[in-house]
Amino acid sequence: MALKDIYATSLSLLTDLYQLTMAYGYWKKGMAEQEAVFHLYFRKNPFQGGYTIAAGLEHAVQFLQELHFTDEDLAYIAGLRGGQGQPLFEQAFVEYLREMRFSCSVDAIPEGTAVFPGEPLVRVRGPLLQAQLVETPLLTIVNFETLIATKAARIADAAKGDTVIEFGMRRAQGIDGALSASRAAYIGGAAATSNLLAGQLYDIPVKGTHAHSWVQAFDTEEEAFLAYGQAFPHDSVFLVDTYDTLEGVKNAIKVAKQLQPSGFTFGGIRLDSGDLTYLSKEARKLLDAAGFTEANIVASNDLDEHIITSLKQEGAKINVWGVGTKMVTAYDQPALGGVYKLAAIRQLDGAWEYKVKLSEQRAKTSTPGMLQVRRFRDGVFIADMIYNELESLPEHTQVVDPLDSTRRKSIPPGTAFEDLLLPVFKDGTLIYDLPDLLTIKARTKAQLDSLHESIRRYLNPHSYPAGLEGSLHQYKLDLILRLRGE
Ligand SMILES: Nc1ncnc2c1ncn2[C@@H]1O[C@H](COP(=O)(O)OP(=O)(O)OP(=O)(O)O)[C@@H](O)[C@H]1O
Ligand SMILES: O=P(O)(O)OC[C@H]1O[C@H](OP(=O)(O)OP(=O)(O)O)[C@H](O)[C@@H]1O
Ligand SMILES: O=C(O)c1cccnc1
Repeated sequence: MALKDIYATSLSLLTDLYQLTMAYGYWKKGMAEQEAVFHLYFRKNPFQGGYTIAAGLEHAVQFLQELHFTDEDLAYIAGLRGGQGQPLFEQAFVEYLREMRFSCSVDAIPEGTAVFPGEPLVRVRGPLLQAQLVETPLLTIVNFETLIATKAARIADAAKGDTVIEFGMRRAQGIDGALSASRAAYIGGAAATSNLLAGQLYDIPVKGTHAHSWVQAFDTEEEAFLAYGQAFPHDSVFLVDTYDTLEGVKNAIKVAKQLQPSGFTFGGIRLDSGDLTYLSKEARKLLDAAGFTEANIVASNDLDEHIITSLKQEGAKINVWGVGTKMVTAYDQPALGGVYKLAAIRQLDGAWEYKVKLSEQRAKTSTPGMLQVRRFRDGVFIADMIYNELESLPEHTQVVDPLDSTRRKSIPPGTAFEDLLLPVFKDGTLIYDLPDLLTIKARTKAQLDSLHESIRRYLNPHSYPAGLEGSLHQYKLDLILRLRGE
């Protein structure tokens, strides 16, 4: 199997054992085909931020399309042993799995959409066994890609329109960690990646400079720049900090001037250590004085949104940002806590029974129903309302903060809105036209432009009003009280 096909192959065993033991249990109980609704959502924006950028849907779709158990998978499952060395599963169940094809209906929020705590990013409706089975892989895909897209959006926002290049592969969490991070980073706002395989697979522009080893391999820095400039006469960027940064800038200028008569165009320099504000200001002066006013100053070295913001405030003359480790590993928050919860089950008489998972922590109590998210806008986004599609909406639209029901927002009649979850699979058939990556990237940008800047700031961002539709809030409250016997 080529790595590039990883999501488009059978990954049915890419799940937790307990999904399969529950599947077996449902099958034995005759509940396998009972219709159920699950939601994938997170409870808190990452990075103590005010928003999250949804990503991962394309890989989730590829995964679901290929969901079937191969002969090899089934042989492995049949060989699993439980207590006293007995087969864990009956052969008849293995045969059931052999025939199983994904037949759920899936609705999801498109990649590149700004999303908020409690909102279902993905909704799966279909046979209980299948809808449960896909919990873990859907979370694996959506949690990581959403996390990285969000981190990249924050970093690109800090760069304020400057080019951001993702340099993270060497520090990524393994091979797919690198690949899917490159794609998510591009969605979030990186303009290019250094990762060639991501470039090939996802059609992301690839860019780069050279390493310190290039300079070390020559007797002098000047010879190194000259050789690189001769090999790449257009837009070469020289890494100037191998020995002495400002001497490096002078050597870069000297070589650029030397090569100019042969048609060389100077891309600029890269700074990778030291005080990036001071060095970039000095480098800019030297470059400008030599007439290279268009030469870029690229900076790298453990950058993130906070350092970039600080460098900009200090007046650094950097216009291209190479960001690796902290972007692709989501360094300050290594996981998005997305969860996947059962919200409704259809009874034999056809009626839906709503389900919640209770928790001592209010924030961890799930929301029942078949949920949709309605986003109201008045120029900028003003509120998101999570509502139950299976019930009719009251005339008066109210959004209730699920953590503090005294906080309510009334939406005036006639306010423009859109429903965010779109149909992706209908009874197992893909009906969604997957947008290309550029479209997704543009969506991220447009979404961020529609968020008030108080929601985008890094320190104590304003909390965007994303809550429950009034009658759903009341229903949930009543259900909780009933389950607690109050
Ligand atoms: N003017 C500045 N203001 C704020 N942060 C800066 C400034 N200049 C550099 N930084 C950041 O400070 C950190 C400096 O780290 P460190 O001391 O390890 O770098 P260095 O010693 O200059 O380089 P290296 O160890 O990589 O050779 C980096 O994250 C860098 O991006
Ligand atoms: O700092 P990041 O955001 O991860 O960006 C990628 C880093 O990778 C390269 O150097 P590497 O870290 O391999 O070596 P260095 O620290 O000696 O420069 C490059 O010079 C960047 O510093
Ligand atoms: O091209 C670069 O400059 C580069 C690529 C990967 C990591 N650091 C820098």
